[in-house]
Amino acid sequence: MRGIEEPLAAAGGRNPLAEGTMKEAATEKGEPLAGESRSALAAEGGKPLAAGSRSPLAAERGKTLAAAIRRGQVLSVKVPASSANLGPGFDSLGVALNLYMEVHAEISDKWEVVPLSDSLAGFPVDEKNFICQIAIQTAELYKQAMPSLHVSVKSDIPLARGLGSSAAAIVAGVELANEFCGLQLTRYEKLAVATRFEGHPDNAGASLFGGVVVGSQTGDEVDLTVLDQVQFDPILAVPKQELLTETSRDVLPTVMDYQRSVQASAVANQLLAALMIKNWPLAGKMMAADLFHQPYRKALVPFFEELQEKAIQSGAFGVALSGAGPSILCLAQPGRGEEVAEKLRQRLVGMEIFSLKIDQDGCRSSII
Ligand SMILES: Nc1ncnc2c1ncn2[C@@H]1O[C@H](COP(=O)(O)OP(=O)(O)O)[C@@H](O)[C@H]1O
Ligand SMILES: N[C@@H](CCOP(=O)(O)O)C(=O)O
Repeated sequence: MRGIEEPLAAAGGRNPLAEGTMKEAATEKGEPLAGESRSALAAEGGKPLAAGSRSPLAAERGKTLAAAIRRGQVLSVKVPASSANLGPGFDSLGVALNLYMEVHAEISDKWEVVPLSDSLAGFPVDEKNFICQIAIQTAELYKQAMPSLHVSVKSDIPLARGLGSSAAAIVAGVELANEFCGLQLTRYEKLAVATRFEGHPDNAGASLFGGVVVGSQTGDEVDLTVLDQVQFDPILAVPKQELLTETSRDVLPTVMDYQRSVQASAVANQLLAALMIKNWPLAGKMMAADLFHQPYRKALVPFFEELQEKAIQSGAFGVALSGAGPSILCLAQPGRGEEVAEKLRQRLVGMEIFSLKIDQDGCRSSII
């Protein structure tokens, strides 16, 4: 997570204001962004494409909220957790998981946050709360005033464990601003804003769109592809101790040798290709061959190699740090996740093992 006090302009991502007024942003709704094929979109009639970028039209289908939410109406926002990187896809690959953060919010005379999960008990209960700050700053970005809200939050997502809790909170905050200020942002616009706060599009992309995603930032642009054809069963080994993403990014090098970068990129490409053609052994090999971050972060996660061995013995085809760690993501062939998780539970002590599914829908909101 990027510090929220940092100016947004300093971060990467597509600048929503640079593109024009709020009105223009709203009329752009449903338009493919740079890098996506308009002709493919037309040919598919707005359906999600089998391979390649998901059409914004399809992504937005089902949205029922028209304008800003009124006093007395309660907005419900449900955001999935995510696991980033999948090994070599550093700051780019992500997968949405069926663990959720749920926010209910309505207009109130003052900001008030009610934590409904024990893990959230220590956070500010007023507008200083991270989710509220994101909502306020998103509204400011679009030159709108965010109304004060009564917000209740519950979450199954372990905090600071590499499961994208900060990205889920950011996505929820952006959604609050979108709905209570009537911003009418497309999912791609929400991604650009969320990426500015988070600093990388992998977790936010997965939380917003669901599925397995490939995100990239090129200058001001944030592009995202949802890979519907990539399927696997994710198993997460979650230790008791926290590791802040910021701490885990501090151990990474600031520059990387050219040859090593070429190799690191090839490994990431090969992982995606292997996942797409279901070559599980090759996918597992590439997850372990990451050069971007795991070699530097292993020292922060001393149980990583032992767990890697036990997960493979238990039937997983691949193992990687989940996001910045310390949780470990183990991948099993579709349908084999529960069996692998059960074997891992017998072999490991002191860690919680979650047998999960890929969340295919991403963030959803409705008036309840
Ligand atoms: N629901 C939430 N409410 C307030 N702050 C949150 C919430 N979820 C996450 N955060 C903030 O994000 C931090 C964890 O972010 P980070 O270090 O990026 O780890 P991760 O995203 O892997 O869980 C928490 O310590 C907290 O400051
Ligand atoms: N690409 C980022 C992902 C951080 O994910 P998180 O779940 O640990 O916040 C990184 O590897 O730093």
